[in-house]
Amino acid sequence: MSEKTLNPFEIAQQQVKTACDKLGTDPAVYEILKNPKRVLEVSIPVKMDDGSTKSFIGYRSQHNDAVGPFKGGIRFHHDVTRDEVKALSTWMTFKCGVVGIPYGGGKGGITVDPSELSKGELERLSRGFARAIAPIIGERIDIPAPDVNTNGQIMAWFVDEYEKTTGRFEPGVFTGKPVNFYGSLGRTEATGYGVAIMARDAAKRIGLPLEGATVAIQGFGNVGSYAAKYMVEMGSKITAVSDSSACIINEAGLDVAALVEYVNKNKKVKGFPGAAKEVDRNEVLTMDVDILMPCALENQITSKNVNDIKAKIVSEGANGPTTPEADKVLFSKGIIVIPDILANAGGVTVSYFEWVQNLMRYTWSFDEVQEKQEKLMVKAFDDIWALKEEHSVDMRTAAYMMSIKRIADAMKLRGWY
Ligand SMILES: NC(=O)C1=CN([C@@H]2O[C@H](COP(=O)(O)OP(=O)(O)OC[C@H]3O[C@@H](n4cnc5c(N)ncnc54)[C@H](OP(=O)(O)O)[C@@H]3O)[C@@H](O)[C@H]2O)C=CC1
Ligand SMILES: O=C(O)CCC(=O)C(=O)O
Repeated sequence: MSEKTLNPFEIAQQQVKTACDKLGTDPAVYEILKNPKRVLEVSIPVKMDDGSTKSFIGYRSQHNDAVGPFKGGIRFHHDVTRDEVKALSTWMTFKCGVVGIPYGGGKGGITVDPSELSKGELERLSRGFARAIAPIIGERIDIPAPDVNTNGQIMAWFVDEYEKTTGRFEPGVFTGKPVNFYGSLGRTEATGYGVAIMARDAAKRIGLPLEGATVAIQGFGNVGSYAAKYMVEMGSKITAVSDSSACIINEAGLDVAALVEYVNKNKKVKGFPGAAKEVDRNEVLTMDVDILMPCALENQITSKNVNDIKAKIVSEGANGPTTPEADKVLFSKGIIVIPDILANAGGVTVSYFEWVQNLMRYTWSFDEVQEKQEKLMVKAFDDIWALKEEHSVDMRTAAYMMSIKRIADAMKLRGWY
């Protein structure tokens, strides 16, 4: 595949194929895993505030459910495509396999720029999407969650609309809900926390002290902002942060709490008074830092900029931020890439805990949740590190190898091949 297309679904297929070949799996395994089991495309008509009706296209892709119900977020973004959602659902299957939670992969999205909608329009769109996908989801079938530009409020609307549509009380059908509406303590922080602790463990392996280590973060939404918070708690300095407006820099370390407050109010990092300098948003990736955390979108580290990456560790908060061509270069330069399916698995891990709490009608404390998350992720990190050493492969290939084995075993036992 040429990097020219940068089609995330072709990239996901290539990653799965590489690991299947390395493991020497039965050809049936790749044959089953190369495509999602089902993709639903829906058109959602929404009454706009000006009285007109506009319809939006949405998708839910269900990749594989050999291990358990489909699981994965819903993205609201103007660049959402069918292939992007298919790729994201594929990555979810392997992510759940990496941390060993009893789910398969799913993902959804709507092609929309939510910043152009009023609150009422956003609610009507969210409810319309929940009605449209209701026939194929369920607490024990497919459990969506938040992703880019979706949040706890949207999950609450989804649950309410789903319950009205089906006539069933079923709060566990979505995760990432507000804590006072069947959500779990620790879910909001979970993905960023995981990205940070995976960077911590990689730093330990290569003898990089976290105290004073410099960090650049692309994307300052849910994942990027919590990754920043936890890196600061571990003694590191966040010297560069970007979003779609700009990249802000302060070599002495940005004040993360003040930046969070600023972004909550102004919706962007541009203009943050605590920055010493502002540059083009893409420069964040090539900063001279110890640790780089891409926490925005796919296809950010490519053959075009990979030779300029200076970080020693890349902890992938985003899904699919590195292309396979760039991966090869990073590996040859000895840069440790903690792959998305491990680094950002904290989100789905705590979604799993939320779902378990919903099914039990019981709640755990914040510390209990974080402790359980850390235990699962650290074990996955250690197992993948050992596999990477044994097979002399990068961490991504090792993570896929470990995960594919689990999924292939379940498919075999089910008699799918
Ligand atoms: N939320 C979760 O639990 C999980 C999320 N992920 C992945 O993490 C990534 C981020 O998700 P999340 O934090 O939830 O999403 P949010 O919507 O909360 O934040 C996305 C951030 O990315 C920024 N961004 C968008 N485009 C660019 C760009 N071209 N350059 C720099 N920054 C950009 C946005 O800036 P702006 O607002 O200016 O557009 C925003 O700061 C996604 O890849 C998602 O799939 C993975 C696992 C779980
Ligand atoms: O919390 C979840 O279920 C899924 C989160 C997600 O979409 C992801 O990990 O990419």
